[in-house]
Amino acid sequence: MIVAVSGGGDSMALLHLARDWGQGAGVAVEAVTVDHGLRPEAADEARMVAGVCDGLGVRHDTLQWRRESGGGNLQSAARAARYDLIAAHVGTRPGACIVLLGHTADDVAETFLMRLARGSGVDGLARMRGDWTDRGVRWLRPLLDVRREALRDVLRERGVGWVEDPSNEDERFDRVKARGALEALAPLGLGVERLTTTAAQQAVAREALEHWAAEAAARVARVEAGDVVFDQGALDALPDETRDRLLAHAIMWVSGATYRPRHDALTAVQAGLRGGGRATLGGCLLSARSDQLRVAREPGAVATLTAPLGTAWDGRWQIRPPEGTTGEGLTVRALGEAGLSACPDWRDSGLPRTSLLASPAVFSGDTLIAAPLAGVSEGYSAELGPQRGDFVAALLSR
Ligand SMILES: Nc1ncnc2c1ncn2[C@@H]1O[C@H](COP(=O)(O)OP(=O)(O)OP(=O)(O)O)[C@@H](O)[C@H]1O
Repeated sequence: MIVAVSGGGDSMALLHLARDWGQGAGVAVEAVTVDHGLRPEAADEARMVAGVCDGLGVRHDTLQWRRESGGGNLQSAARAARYDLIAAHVGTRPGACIVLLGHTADDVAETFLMRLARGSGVDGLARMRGDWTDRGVRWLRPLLDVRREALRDVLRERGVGWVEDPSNEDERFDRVKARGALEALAPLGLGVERLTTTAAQQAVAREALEHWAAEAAARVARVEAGDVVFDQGALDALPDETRDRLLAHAIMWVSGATYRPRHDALTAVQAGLRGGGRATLGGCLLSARSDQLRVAREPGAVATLTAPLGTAWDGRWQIRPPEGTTGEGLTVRALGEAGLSACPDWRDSGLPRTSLLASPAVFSGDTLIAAPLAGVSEGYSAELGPQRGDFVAALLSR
């Protein structure tokens, strides 16, 4: 069992509590800190955690993050990298498969208020998960019912210090504003306990909605060459919530996006597609006919994606070369217009032209070698890898 320790009060307390529990239960407890290299003090903080672990007789590792690209949101890139680094580290530690995170009841309540301010529905208001599996690791948040201050008390009693993140006082951050708002709402009886109860109820509601959506998906959707194809009549007959959930899930499942498309964008696209036509959303091309709605990868979104044969293309396609060959030096790209013109029998596939344009194909330089979905297989096969999981099963967040 490995505790993810940032050096803040929550995870430092978790470290001590887990160590005590591990000693009693005979379970080896280790700790890990990610140094994101974003603040000059980060290295010192990691050393501080290492020193505390040393005193406790707990093995500690510091993992270094090197940012590869400069684009996007820095905080979410750092967070995703933290989960990646920790998961990869767990893989190197014999016997370890569980990571503990120090999120508290205060985090749940603050997140609830922040999401409320953004107009979130059931999913966004639901309490964060306490136990889930991702990247081959089981992640646990055992402190979701514990108050931050109670954890500080544990540390004070033991005479242990912790790092106070300076951003915790910075009013520009929504989390700090939410903390202030919670204090102001206390006279109304709207405190951390009440909000965590409501958030827990939303999590139960979300689970039920996911369950019914998965059941509906098995009836109204099928996967065809990586596209999700809905029976339009059956989709329209579903309650709005289930229909939107299925459509949003299809878009995320096909594109690999981690964020759900915005509700108003989803509504606008559906209104625009009534009666037929095409629209793009979230890296997907949605095409409607009277009897079906197809969610496919948008050709433009994958036009410049390249992967060496043998690695996943577009985060989900696995291309296998013919028996006895390695396919070395070959690359996988989207078939595209030029590639498709070299596939005379593509119509026999029964797939729309646009889906084939975005389908994986094997190239040697600019020469098309194989387009398994467009009728030029040459012994190559294209299969969906395990990355996204089964379309229906992936609807369930647990
Ligand atoms: N640099 C780090 N190294 C190791 N663990 C960390 C680090 N930062 C955060 N954690 C772990 O994540 C928990 C939550 O930290 P924090 O609230 O700062 O993260 P977040 O990014 O807001 O949350 P989330 O993990 O939900 O994205 C901490 O209690 C700790 O267990």
